[in-house]
Amino acid sequence: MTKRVLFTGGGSAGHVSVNVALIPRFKEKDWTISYIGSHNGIEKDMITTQFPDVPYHGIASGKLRRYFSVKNFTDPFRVLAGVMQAYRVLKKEKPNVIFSKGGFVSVPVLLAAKMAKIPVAIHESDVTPGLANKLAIPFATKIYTTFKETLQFMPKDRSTCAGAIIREELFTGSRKVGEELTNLHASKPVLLIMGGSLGAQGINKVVRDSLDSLLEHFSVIHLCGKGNIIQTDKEGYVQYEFVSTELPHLLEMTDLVVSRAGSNSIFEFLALKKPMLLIPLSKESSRGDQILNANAFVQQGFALKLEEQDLSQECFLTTVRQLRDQQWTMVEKMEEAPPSYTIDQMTDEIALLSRSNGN
Ligand SMILES: CC(=O)N[C@H]1[C@@H](OP(=O)(O)OP(=O)(O)OC[C@H]2O[C@@H](n3ccc(=O)[nH]c3=O)[C@H](O)[C@@H]2O)O[C@H](CO)[C@@H](O)[C@@H]1O
Repeated sequence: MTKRVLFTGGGSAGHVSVNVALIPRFKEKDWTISYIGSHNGIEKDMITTQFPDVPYHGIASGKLRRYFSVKNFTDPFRVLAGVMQAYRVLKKEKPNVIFSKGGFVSVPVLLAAKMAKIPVAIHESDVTPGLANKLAIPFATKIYTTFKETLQFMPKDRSTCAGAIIREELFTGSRKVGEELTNLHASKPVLLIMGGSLGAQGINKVVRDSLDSLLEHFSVIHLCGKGNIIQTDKEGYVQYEFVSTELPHLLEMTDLVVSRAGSNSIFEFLALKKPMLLIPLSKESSRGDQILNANAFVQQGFALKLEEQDLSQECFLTTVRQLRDQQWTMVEKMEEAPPSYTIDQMTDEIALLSRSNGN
């Protein structure tokens, strides 16, 4: 009988990309795969377009806010509805094991998994666990982390540092295809700007304010987030809202990166040896996880960091210059970085957790 695995996770691409990395390997091994996400989140688009044959089940999910909102009173009911919907999906799909990448949609799924007695593996990408994963920890059979520093926040007997799980297609980029896509054939080095999967207004603004100076030294590829493209005919400047199959090719032609400090992105840049300037999401707009991610990378010599409140045009351009000067020292440090689990290792670990009698 074929084994069955169910994936969950969503809200932003960072909570989906590990699933996207693992699904193809489970397919190769002939597992039956299904997915639970929200009705309208980015995970729905990513999973249904990349894996049209994987059944996608949308459920209700409340957002776990740290601030006051009227929805804080109605969302617990949505979570409850989500638990019941997820339970019904689990009874239908009968997974032997569940893999959760976190995000608020995963909370009802994990509660339902506990009720249905299905083993669950969760993966935490950031230095400190997100709220959804914090709630999920008591229900997890096994917890995997990207950073080894994260283990201090996790139950010792059930947690392992696996490192970042990176989708294999990112290593298959072609500079030639990248040049054809972007129409950038100049001899200048390429600077890729990535504002996280949802874009970043602060980064978009400073990049555009600094564009003339940047274009003297670089060709610029700007992943600016949905609805953020501006009208311009500046030569050497290419904008995308969000890229999918193009990303490996754009990365292959990239020399340096300016980015938010979302965990998946920065580990992808590390794996591809792209020195980076990180501008983490500030403590005002998040729990500060990206600041910790960025600090860990600066400490290891993989990145420079600029905090959002210091993001003046002058400071930005000076730090980009420093990045260019330190490029090769950073690449050397990156070559010494400890390896992460391969996709095969992670897949085998999840398979080992699976119970034999899905019901
Ligand atoms: C605002 C917010 O909540 N950010 C969090 C979110 O970030 P976010 O969703 O931005 O997550 P990451 O930076 O971790 O991952 C983004 C993923 O999207 C991909 N990508 C990005 C742009 C693009 O055009 N195409 C594309 O495929 C990247 O290659 C990467 O795999 O999850 C991360 C991992 O838990 C956290 O560290 C971040 O703090």
